[in-house]
Amino acid sequence: MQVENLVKCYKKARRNAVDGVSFSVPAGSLFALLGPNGAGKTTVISILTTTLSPTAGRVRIAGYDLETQSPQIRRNIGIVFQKPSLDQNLTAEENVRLHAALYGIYPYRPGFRLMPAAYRQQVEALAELLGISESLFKPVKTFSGGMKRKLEILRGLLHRPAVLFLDEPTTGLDPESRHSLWDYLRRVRATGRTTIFLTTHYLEEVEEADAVCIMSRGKIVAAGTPEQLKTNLTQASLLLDSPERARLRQELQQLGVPFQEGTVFELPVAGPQVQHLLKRLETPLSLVQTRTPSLEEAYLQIIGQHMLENEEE
Ligand SMILES: Nc1ncnc2c1ncn2[C@@H]1O[C@H](COP(=O)(O)OP(=O)(O)OP(=O)(O)O)[C@@H](O)[C@H]1O
Repeated sequence: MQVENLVKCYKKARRNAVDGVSFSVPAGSLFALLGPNGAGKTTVISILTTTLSPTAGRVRIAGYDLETQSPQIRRNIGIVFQKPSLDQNLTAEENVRLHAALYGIYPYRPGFRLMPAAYRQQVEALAELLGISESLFKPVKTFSGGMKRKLEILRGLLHRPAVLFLDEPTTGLDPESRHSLWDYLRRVRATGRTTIFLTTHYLEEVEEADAVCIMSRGKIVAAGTPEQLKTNLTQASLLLDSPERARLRQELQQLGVPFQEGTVFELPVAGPQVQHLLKRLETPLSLVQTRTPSLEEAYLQIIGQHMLENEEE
């Protein structure tokens, strides 16, 4: 997927909701779009899934051009949006069957057993993959939030899309359901070589993404692997403490090592420098801990900086 200079200006809006966004997503990868409320994530995903037309820019998905080949793109993508769209009174399988018929994937038959073998096999395999086999013939209204989300993902995968779009797929799920949904998404990706494009507010979820783009006010303010974002934008540090704090403070000052003193001493020291420093310190220590910043800290730093710059403008 390639996105070049994407712009969206809503009618009567003062500024562009999406303001010149470019990125590319290699086939089979897990790509996460992050950003605070109103950053433009839903607008981007709506354009990529052909439900909203862009003001400007070029987009290619699964080899097709968005401007001239949107029907082909629609056939090659699966979408799971924030708002659930399942019929509560039907069983899980009936929901899937109706969807399959509606989108012309399989002809409709009034019973699972009457459906083509290919449909039955595919639904059973996907239900297995997503861990909802046992509930396939139960009414959706008896499902938990996590199971409903999995069913929507199953439905979105039925036509074997090249790209699966997930708009905040874990919002409203408890930590356990979120965790299990991620396990299943990983399996989906490994089994079908499906590209997964998702938006989320949960930073800890994207640590394993192949690439992350952070948006703020319609622009991409940082991009890279989670590792790159962390190392480029935040620094690992060393935490120290001592029963003799005054002595430690004095010793660090004498050695010329910068530090911040709070509940513990925090020093911008990492890697081989840690041992080097520890060897030189004579003050007895009660705490020695290295700290690697999380992606969440990197994110908050990036967003905070961007907001500040905008206020200055
Ligand atoms: N239909 C619309 N008409 C006018 N402005 C809109 C419309 N939809 C969104 N916007 C504006 O566009 C900007 C981006 O909104 P968008 O919903 O894409 O952000 P988001 O990153 O998805 O936010 P959230 O995390 O809250 O879902 C916001 O300033 C929003 O107010």
